[in-house]
Amino acid sequence: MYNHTYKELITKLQVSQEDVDFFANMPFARPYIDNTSLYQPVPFVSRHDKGDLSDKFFNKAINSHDTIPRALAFMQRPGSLHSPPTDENGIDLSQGAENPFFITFCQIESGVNGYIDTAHGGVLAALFDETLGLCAESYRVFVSEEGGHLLTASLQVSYRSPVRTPSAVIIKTWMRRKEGRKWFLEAQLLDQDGLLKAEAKSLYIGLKSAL
Ligand SMILES: CCCCCCCCCCCC(=O)SCCNC(=O)CCNC(=O)[C@H](O)C(C)(C)COP(=O)(O)OP(=O)(O)OC[C@H]1O[C@@H](n2cnc3c(N)ncnc32)[C@H](O)[C@@H]1OP(=O)(O)O
Repeated sequence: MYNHTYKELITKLQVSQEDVDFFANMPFARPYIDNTSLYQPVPFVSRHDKGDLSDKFFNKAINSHDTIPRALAFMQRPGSLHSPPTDENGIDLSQGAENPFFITFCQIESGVNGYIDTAHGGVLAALFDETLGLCAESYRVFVSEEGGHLLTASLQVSYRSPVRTPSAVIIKTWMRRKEGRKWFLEAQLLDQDGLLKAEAKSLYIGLKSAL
């Protein structure tokens, strides 16, 4: 699967200052980059080359000047919300589109087009799968502190409006609920003006044993 754990990677890898500076110039991203923000930048681990054959789609195929040249991820700072309401599995029920646990900004260029000046829906689905997966992994490692690996069992995407290229988008992801090995998450993708472009629901399943 991977030669490293998610915790090792997110601790060791660096957030690109160039990516921070790039999005800091955009009004819709600036509140999250502000030092007083409830969010902290974290490495988008799948964008990094780990010297093996993992994550090639995200760190190579769609990591170029004409595909997705910039991506910047944020996680809620631990303890940023005191005693949030939780369900019987300890899942923070205050999470949602207004309070997402994990956020990603992406600059999307014409190299991912389907129709003219429009991002291909499959690329958006891949972005949802990856960012929802990172949200689940981050929640697993930093909040619920469980071991194991999560795999996508299902992903349902609703496309609400075309995503134009080039453009910058925000993908908000959050935990909805957890039932044993089943992790249910949700996401929204919005443009710089806050218009909803696509939504997703996903199910990740914790493996019984490592691959
Ligand atoms: C280090 C850096 C990392 C950081 C990187 C993190 C980001 C990664 C994001 C990308 C991840 C991917 O794309 S992964 C690649 C795409 N996905 C895959 O290749 C997965 C292929 N599928 C599988 O391997 C398998 O089906 C699994 C592991 C998902 C589930 O198999 P299993 O473990 O045997 O589980 P199983 O007993 O069948 O089912 C357990 C429970 O889940 C339910 N269930 C199973 N599948 C489904 C389903 N599709 N839709 C609804 N429900 C389902 C069952 O009904 C059951 O419910 P109940 O009876 O218990 O109620």
